[in-house]
Amino acid sequence: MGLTGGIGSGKSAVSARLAEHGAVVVDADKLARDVVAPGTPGLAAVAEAFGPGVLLPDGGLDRAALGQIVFADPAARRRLEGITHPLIRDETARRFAAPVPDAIVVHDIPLLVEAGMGEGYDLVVVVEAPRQLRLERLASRGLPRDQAEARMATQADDAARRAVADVLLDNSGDLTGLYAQVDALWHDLVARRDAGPGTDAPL
Ligand SMILES: CC(C)(COP(=O)(O)OP(=O)(O)OC[C@H]1O[C@@H](n2cnc3c(N)ncnc32)[C@H](O)[C@@H]1O)[C@@H](O)C(=O)NCCC(=O)NCCS
Ligand SMILES: Nc1ncnc2c1ncn2[C@@H]1O[C@H](COP(=O)(O)OP(=O)(O)OP(=O)(O)O)[C@@H](O)[C@H]1O
Repeated sequence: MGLTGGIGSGKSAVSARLAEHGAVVVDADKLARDVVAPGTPGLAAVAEAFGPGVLLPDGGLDRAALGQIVFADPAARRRLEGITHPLIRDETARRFAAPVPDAIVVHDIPLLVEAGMGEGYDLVVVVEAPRQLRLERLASRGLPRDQAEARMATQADDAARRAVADVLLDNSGDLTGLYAQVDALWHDLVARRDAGPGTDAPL
């Protein structure tokens, strides 16, 4: 299953709840961090492309500095994605090559729609919340409004995400309301799995 949504929509909250139920979560944001961890070829390639200004004194990646650059400059963002996306794809394939019997695997991918990956999943789940609420939630997570808006401007809009969605989760209320929808989704995912391959169990 593919899970996506705009920045601050609540993907992490949804995938954490699904993981509590027993889903195997493949988190693209986490993989994106792992491929540029200290000592990796990914970090070396990013430093080569963007210069020493994107490194912290300890040699690790200065994510805030790199974020300021790439979300203000589409060419720089494409250059970064040109380095990280193939590494993320390879790392996903390496870690999740062996299928786990009966596992329900959730691919949490912020850029699923932007990358045209909607066709690659048996089911696409999109989590949505109003823009203003997302900005407020991101601010309380420490991401300034102007930076959150800059990221939103580079991402697909709600209409484009809805166009590929099989299931929409509404995160305009509290977490209890979100979890109730996720729990119902989990129930359906289990039913689909238990119906076996080839059967298109209704959701
Ligand atoms: C620019 C970086 C260093 C900023 O790091 P930071 O810790 O501030 O943000 P983090 O990685 O936690 O991402 C938070 C959110 O930003 C948004 N975002 C991240 N990268 C992108 C991007 N290339 N395009 C649009 N939105 C993005 C997503 O909604 C994501 O969930 C980092 O986002 C990055 O390396 N991005 C390139 C890799 C990538 O495309 N990741 C997205 C998942 S594949
Ligand atoms: N229903 C909710 N009520 C209150 N706060 C929420 C709710 N859903 C999510 N949040 C908070 O809003 C912030 C954004 O949510 P979350 O991190 O799950 O979004 P995300 O889609 O994973 O964002 P990103 O694109 O940055 O990875 C988090 O701090 C989260 O705790």
